[in-house]
Amino acid sequence: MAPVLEIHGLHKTYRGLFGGSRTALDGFDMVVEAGEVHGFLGPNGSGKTTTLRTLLGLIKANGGEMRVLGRPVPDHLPAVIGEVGAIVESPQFFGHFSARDTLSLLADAGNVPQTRVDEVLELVGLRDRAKDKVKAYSLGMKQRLAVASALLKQPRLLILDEPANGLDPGGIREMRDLMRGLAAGGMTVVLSSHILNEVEQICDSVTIISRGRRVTAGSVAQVLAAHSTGQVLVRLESPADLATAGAALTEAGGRVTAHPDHLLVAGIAKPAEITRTLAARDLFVSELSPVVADLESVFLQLTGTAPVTGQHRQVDQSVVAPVSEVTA
Ligand SMILES: Nc1ncnc2c1ncn2[C@@H]1O[C@H](COP(=O)(O)OP(=O)(O)OP(=O)(O)O)[C@@H](O)[C@H]1O
Repeated sequence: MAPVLEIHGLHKTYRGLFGGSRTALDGFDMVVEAGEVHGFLGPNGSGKTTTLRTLLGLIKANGGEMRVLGRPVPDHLPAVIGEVGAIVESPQFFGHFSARDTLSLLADAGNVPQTRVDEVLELVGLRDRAKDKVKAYSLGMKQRLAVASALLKQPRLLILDEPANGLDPGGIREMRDLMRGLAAGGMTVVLSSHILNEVEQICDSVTIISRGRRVTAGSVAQVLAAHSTGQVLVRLESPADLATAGAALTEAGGRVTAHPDHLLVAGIAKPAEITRTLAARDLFVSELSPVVADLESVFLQLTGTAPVTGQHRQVDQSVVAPVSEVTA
């Protein structure tokens, strides 16, 4: 099956009013397969919103190719836009309309049956507040209404810029369940987010962008595996023996980093070899576990945005060159 979304070599330069220019996308690539929840991640100003706005025909690219549901866009956007639901910028609603009035109006405008209004209100958890005026809504409730409006036409592709923005922890979990449920029903979901542990739980695959270029992409498992250090964490029954254990493991070919209550060991392929080496010296292991990379550490490493003590990182100080590709 053809990918639901394909972007190749996308370029976008904003021209300033006074002659300057800023390159927001510098040959950006992205591929999203059908039925996935795909995380679109990048530091502030890296080009996520520019990509999504370009895709939806809101701004014009300077170069590159894009396909949505197999059709080249923006040329064929009118043919596919009916199957795409998107919230890219905070949508503005009439404050004195209720959520139901708002959705009802949008349903009429989009030839969507009115029965769908109650379905989406239920889905996003606004059923019991559907008659309240939007101006009395919290940020999270407005966000839910925005998602409801994007779901009205039962899109095949749902694009959400920061869907968890303003949601409370319960709301974030509900949004996660909603996304997973939608994907299980065959919808493809692309979401940009800065909440990386959330992305790790919710997404099948990710693209990370930095300074307008893709720095990695692939399934979450592939991206994490590609950046795992292969280290094993070792704790001993007697922490006083850590120095002796470190020396023994170094002698056995390991690269050992000592910490006050544990060792990190790389370069020894089989964990059983660590146990054997130590047991031969009457040193007994109380914990032996692989050090697994998380999405946050991979993101910070690939985008060069990990905080440095004593420095105030500026928004454009992320990495420039692509660092790695897990999949094309
Ligand atoms: N209308 C515009 N005119 C000039 N420059 C712009 C415009 N919109 C965005 N930019 C610049 O393009 C770059 C990419 O911005 P973009 O909004 O796509 O980033 P982002 O990844 O969505 O950031 P964030 O995570 O902060 O939302 C930034 O340097 C930004 O200043």
